[in-house]
Amino acid sequence: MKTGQVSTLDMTNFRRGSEKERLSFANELLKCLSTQGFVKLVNHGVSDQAVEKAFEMNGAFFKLPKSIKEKYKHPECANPNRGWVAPGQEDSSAITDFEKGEDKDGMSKFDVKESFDIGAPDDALYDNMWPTEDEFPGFCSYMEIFYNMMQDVHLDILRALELVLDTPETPVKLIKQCTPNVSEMRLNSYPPVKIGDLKSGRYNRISEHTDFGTVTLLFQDSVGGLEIEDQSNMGTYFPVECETKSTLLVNIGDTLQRLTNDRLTSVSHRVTLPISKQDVEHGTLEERRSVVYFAKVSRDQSIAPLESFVSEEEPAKYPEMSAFAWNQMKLEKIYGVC
Ligand SMILES: O=C(O)CCC(=O)C(=O)O
Ligand SMILES: [Fe+2]
Repeated sequence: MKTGQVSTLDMTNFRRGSEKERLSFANELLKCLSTQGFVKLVNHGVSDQAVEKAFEMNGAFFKLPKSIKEKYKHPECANPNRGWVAPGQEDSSAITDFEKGEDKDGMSKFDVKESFDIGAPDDALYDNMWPTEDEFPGFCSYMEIFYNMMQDVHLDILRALELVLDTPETPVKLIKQCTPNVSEMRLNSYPPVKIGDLKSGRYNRISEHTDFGTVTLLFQDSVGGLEIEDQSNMGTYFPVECETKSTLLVNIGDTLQRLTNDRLTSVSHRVTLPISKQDVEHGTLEERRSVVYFAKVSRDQSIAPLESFVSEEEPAKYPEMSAFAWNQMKLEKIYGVC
């Protein structure tokens, strides 16, 4: 397997720097995202303690008795995309290469993963499904705070992108398109799994897929197994590990690919056997956790390519479509239609 690299950028200069420093960060960010589709950020504004607490909440939620988790179960179809997703309930292999026009019906893999999906605290369409305070004290209040911290990072990333993508004639109004906020946050827990099962090809922690939104912000623990598609050698994947739990991994989602008419492209990724275990035949792989923020454009906004990315030489590659319709299409592939 080829081992590629994802660059790390320090956000201090964007958050506190001069105009010149902000511009320099924004240019670097655009360069990394255009070439690799992924970048690691440090000093992004979410403290180590805040991230640690989100991981603690993740651990405690999935340890709740099944009878409690069942009360807040994600429906067996796309909407509302909220609550506890049981192992195997989501079929991420159904969207492998979906954005490249491929349809994988009938080739499902079992995702050895459980998740908990959370929407905006003030979302007008769907309510969150929080366990009661008796069942899990402090969970709802902390996760709402954490959700807002993640949105602040999302907005900073959009501010940086606007700074380098805007022209006076054709401003890129990404932040406006993301208001009101309908981003979704997800706690992922990958239970211990037999190494042989992962090697058999019938099971995965999460199959190859691209995310649907603008960007995805991801914190992962140190177990490993996350791999991304090498943009200079498509079809091959390389592992991405983070130096610390609070290093933030950012990747482009389908929506930004569409809005920028492929100036930025969403990159396929998966979670599988960590590279350190590739030569091991037997035994069990330890559990793994991640905390993910899927930043999204508001539901009624168009995700057709923006004016500034369309020209005679570069005609629009994607049709008119609302952010809601795109999101819905992918969710229905994963969960089924109600
Ligand atoms: O757990 C991870 O590291 C990746 C999760 C992921 O790709 C997703 O939930 O979309
Ligand atoms: Fe993903």
